[in-house]
Amino acid sequence: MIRRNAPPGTEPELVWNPEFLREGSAVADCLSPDRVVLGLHPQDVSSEQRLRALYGLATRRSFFVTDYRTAELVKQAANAYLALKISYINAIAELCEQNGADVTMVSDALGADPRIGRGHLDSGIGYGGGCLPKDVRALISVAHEAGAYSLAGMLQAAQATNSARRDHAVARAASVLGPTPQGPIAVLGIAFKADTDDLREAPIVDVVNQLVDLGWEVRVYDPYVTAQRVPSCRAALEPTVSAACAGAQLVLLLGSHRLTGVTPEALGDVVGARRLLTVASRPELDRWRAAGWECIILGASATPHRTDPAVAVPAGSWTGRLPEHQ
Ligand SMILES: NC(=O)c1ccc[n+]([C@@H]2O[C@H](COP(=O)([O-])OP(=O)(O)OC[C@H]3O[C@@H](n4cnc5c(N)ncnc54)[C@H](O)[C@@H]3O)[C@@H](O)[C@H]2O)c1
Ligand SMILES: O=c1ccn([C@@H]2O[C@H](COP(=O)(O)OP(=O)(O)O[C@H]3O[C@H](CO)[C@@H](O)[C@H](O)[C@H]3O)[C@@H](O)[C@H]2O)c(=O)[nH]1
Repeated sequence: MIRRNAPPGTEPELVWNPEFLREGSAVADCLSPDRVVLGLHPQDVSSEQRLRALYGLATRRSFFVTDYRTAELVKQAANAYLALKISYINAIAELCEQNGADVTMVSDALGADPRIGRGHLDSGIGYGGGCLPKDVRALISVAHEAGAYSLAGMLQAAQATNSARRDHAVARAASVLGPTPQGPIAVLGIAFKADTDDLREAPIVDVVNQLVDLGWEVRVYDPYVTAQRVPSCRAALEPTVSAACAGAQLVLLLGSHRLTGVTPEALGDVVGARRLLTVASRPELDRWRAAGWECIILGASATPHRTDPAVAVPAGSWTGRLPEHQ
């Protein structure tokens, strides 16, 4: 297709240059990539020099120059590895919830080992978005076609863990509220992660839909999603946190979304019950507890762990941000 559409007399060269940028930090990731991967045709001698010049990183960054197939596999393997890492910590979170260990402490201590690294070790309700789920599916399919069944099996296990997290969040909410739907549930943040309005394969949307199917009235607020209705979401979106939380019997804060300007104290005055279901990776829960909230945490021990002073959020400056996003 590229050849067909090229201006007459020119011979296009195809270079495979996967991107590793993340939504929410796309510009910084683009301008300062960890590595640049180029998949080239074996006879292509000039593209590498031109791309090195384009990136302006000829000597400062890792350049990996390879064939098309390997370049694409680097991209898929990177996203699949991130999905495996998230699923691994979520599987550990499942164990923590059973035996009383603290998954956040496990993440922090594991992540202090440079061979493991702290990135993508926040337990929660699983990965979503336009990239990780799709690339995991793609690699499973490629692995099956190639007969690489170990890889396919490993990734299928991660998929199963990932969807189980959503079901688990719904089950915990139902166990807190009892079987008969009564007052409304407020859900704060539904985009697939903080600092974006992207709802593609957003895990929290799935949780919302399951709760609606169980008969609960669910009210949603997201600081970035301003539409009143989102086709994939069976609950209406409210324009403010207060509107979503008015009379709520349970507040769900299942991602790392920023709720700047909101305090647990002020929110406590509008809800029907000061009850929060959240993920272990939010550092500011002491603040909620101090404001009289019962905090039910997916994957954490019932006893709150000692807060590291380096990550403690001083009273009055609560932003709902994770340290890595500050
Ligand atoms: N979103 C990210 O952060 C990110 C980061 C790195 C790489 N990528 C990769 O970039 C690619 C695009 O991602 P995105 O997030 O921009 O997705 P997107 O869905 O926002 O954009 C894809 C675009 O391609 C168009 N399109 C789809 N099928 C087409 C077809 N057959 N012919 C012509 N146009 C078609 C769609 O209409 C849409 O405009 C994906 O392969 C993704 O893995 C995305
Ligand atoms: O510790 C973590 C980190 C992330 N997530 C979730 O994982 C998903 C993906 O997060 P992230 O990787 O930050 O988002 P993306 O913007 O989708 O970026 C991924 O997908 C891009 C598109 O392929 C790649 O370029 C990036 O390198 C890769 O990180 C989101 O639902 C997050 O909430 C967790 O549950 N725990």
